[in-house]
Amino acid sequence: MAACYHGFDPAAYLQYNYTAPRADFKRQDSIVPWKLGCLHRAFTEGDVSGELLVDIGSGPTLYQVLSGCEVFNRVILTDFLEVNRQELRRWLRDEGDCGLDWTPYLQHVCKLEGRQPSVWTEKAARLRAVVSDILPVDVHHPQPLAPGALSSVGADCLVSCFCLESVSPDLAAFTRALGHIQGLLRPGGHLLLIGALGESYYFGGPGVKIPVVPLNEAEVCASLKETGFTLIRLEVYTLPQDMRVGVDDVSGVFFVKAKKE
Ligand SMILES: Nc1ncnc2c1ncn2[C@@H]1O[C@@H](CSCCNC[C@@H]2Cc3ccc([N+](=O)[O-])cc3CN2)[C@@H](O)[C@H]1O
Repeated sequence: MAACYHGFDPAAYLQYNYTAPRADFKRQDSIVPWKLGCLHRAFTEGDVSGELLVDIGSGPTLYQVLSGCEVFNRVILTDFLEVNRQELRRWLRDEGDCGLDWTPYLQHVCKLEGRQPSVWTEKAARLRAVVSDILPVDVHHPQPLAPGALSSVGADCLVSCFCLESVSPDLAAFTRALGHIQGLLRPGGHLLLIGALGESYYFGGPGVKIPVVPLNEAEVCASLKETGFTLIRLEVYTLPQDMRVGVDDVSGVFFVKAKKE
């Protein structure tokens, strides 16, 4: 699978998935507002707490930690590819020339929090303040992060979006990878997992077709149970026709909130 990612193009990937129509903040049925709503509820309903949030397979995106950065004082971003880690560093160092303008995302999450969208600069500053590391990760390794990256206690919360199914050749590999990241979490810690349903491929750049293991809800729930998670909530988004834009064959998106037993 690693070879599939040689041509991954962060800028193209961001354009494919994180601009309209998939990221249209004026549309109730757009995918990104749905994802941000799921994450906001999950992080703020009172049971998620602690010091350290780790994002597994961040890719070149930041949306997945825009709510969590208000709850945790330390956030670690991770990805397999240096090109993605560079993209994240560029935004976090405010160096400009980023693949995407995250302002609408920051404004939308401020609105979800009952704040004026104009304070998005405060949220940006908060995120830049709490992200302590951007680390390499390999979910196929029993220890996905380098030794010593986390304390022996583990993370208080994990978030992972569209990663595991996109790097696993089959369901067994997906389940093993889920077990590997489960080991990064302290007992009682939470997992917030977003992923694709029914997806067999996606384009990670022009002509860069990457295989994905197609999942259904039952398989996701079975893998969570098999790897020592208790499911708290599963939400599913079914893509309207005009969200199927030719960059993948995804039919739905799942959101899982689960707890390590
Ligand atoms: N061994 C590894 N361990 C960890 N991460 C690894 C490994 N190998 C590659 N990676 C890392 O994993 C990758 C994460 S990006 C994966 C993209 N997933 C599919 C794509 C995403 C997407 C987005 C939005 C919507 N939607 O409907 O709005 C649908 C879809 C469905 N298509 C990439 O960052 C790579 O760098």
